[in-house]
Amino acid sequence: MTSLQLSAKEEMLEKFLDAAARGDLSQVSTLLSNAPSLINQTGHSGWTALMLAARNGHHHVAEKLLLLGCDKFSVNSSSQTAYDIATFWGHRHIAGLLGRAADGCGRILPGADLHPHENYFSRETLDRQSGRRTDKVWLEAKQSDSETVYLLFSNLSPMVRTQQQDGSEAQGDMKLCLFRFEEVKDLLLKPSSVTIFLGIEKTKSPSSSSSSEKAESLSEPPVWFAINTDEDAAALLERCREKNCSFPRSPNRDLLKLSEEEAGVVAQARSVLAWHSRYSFCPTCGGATKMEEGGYKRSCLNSECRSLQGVHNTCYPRVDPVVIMLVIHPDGNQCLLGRKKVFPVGMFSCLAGFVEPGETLEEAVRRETEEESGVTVGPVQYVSCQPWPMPSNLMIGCLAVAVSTDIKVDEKEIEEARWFPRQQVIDSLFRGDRSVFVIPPRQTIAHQLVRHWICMNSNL
Ligand SMILES: NC(=O)C1=CN([C@@H]2O[C@H](COP(=O)(O)OP(=O)(O)OC[C@H]3O[C@@H](n4cnc5c(N)ncnc54)[C@H](O)[C@@H]3O)[C@@H](O)[C@H]2O)C=CC1
Ligand SMILES: [Mg+2]
Ligand SMILES: [Mg+2]
Ligand SMILES: [Mg+2]
Ligand SMILES: [Zn+2]
Repeated sequence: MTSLQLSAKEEMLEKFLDAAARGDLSQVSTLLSNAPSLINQTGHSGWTALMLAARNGHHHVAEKLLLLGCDKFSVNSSSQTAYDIATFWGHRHIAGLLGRAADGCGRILPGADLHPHENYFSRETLDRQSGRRTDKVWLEAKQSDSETVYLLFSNLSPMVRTQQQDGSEAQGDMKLCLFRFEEVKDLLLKPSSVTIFLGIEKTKSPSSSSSSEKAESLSEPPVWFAINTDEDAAALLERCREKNCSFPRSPNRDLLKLSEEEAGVVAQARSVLAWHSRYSFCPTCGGATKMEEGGYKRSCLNSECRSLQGVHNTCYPRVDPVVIMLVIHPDGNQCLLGRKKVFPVGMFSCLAGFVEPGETLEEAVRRETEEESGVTVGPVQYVSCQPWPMPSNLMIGCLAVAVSTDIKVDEKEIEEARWFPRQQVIDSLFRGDRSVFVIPPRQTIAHQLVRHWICMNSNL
């Protein structure tokens, strides 16, 4: 492609985005009929036409873009969807349009917020195909298929390559190293390796399908597996043809640099691999176990073991539910955030805690808030959840309303907890002001809960 062609394309994109921002429906429609691929493209700001229409309150443009199948879930560099933007700027009619489920679910679940909140670690790019896990013949054939994709984990860290050499922390700076069967087949045979089936790549919805595309879609998309091995890490890195590869040492920080798609795959793979590394022996009798069902089951080898009678939850990968809550002051204008000693300087986050056996989510929110801050909580509302693969938590995000306001922290866990006025939260969240406090990164559900609260009531 010549630079002239490139600049003509760029010019058309600028025109298209500008038309969406101005609400010029006829120009948006004309440009799209000439170049349908413009629909999901972003300009220098990382904003799509839908985001610009949402920002400026152009309902008719947003409606047209949705009708033509644009992706309403894409996010800008601040992780905002068009829905977030419409909500933040107070364009409720557009937020309503974007939040509406296409199949009329709104009638069946009136009052429910049907806009799916997407958190980091939660994008599903693979179809897990759980039915295939018991098909040993299919799994074995797929393991040696030349199209199959392998992720390589050492000590539960995936091999990644870093794009930037300046130690940048930005999301997308890290990419997973992908391997083929030929490059890892020796590892598959090692008794100490654990190989799990992750799923099949999801096919993109066939909007414009030419006959060649149709033929292509008939063959099955690539299957993904993940291997955890205790082979020497330096030797493993030599297998990769890419430069700047490593196994990140600090998952809590480093795994936040992946793209949304790759983070979703890592959340699944790391949690299951961590379960295998922690549950090598049968929790019921202490006997040896064997892996089954593509890595989604471990069965006891002791034929007398009680875990073989009926269904035992010890045989399946575990998930630990954690409630995480943004507690709102009874005046509606302050929220409760706390800090642990281990947090980076100045950082305050939502309170959180493991759900205990025999406890509802609402009770866990009330108990953990009261234990950690001394504040009593009344109503609790679920917002969204986030898999947190360190090693296998499910963070259940809630808003809660306080009915008492005096703070008395549990010093064993929390160093300090405070009520933060809405304006201070806005300054930290949107203006990057670190003078009062630092909010956790946007990949955390804590950040998203705070953002949700601010956007919920804003009419700026
Ligand atoms: N994604 C996010 O935005 C955030 C994630 N988190 C995660 O939530 C998790 C729980 O939060 P905490 O305040 O630490 O919980 P917490 O307030 O319940 O206290 C943790 C203590 O609970 C006990 N405990 C009970 N059940 C446990 C289990 N299944 N696994 C481990 N320890 C258990 C342990 O003694 C542990 O030290 C942490 O692992 C943290 O990584 C916490 C805050 C923000
Ligand atoms: Mg806690
Ligand atoms: Mg607890
Ligand atoms: Mg606690
Ligand atoms: Zn057993």
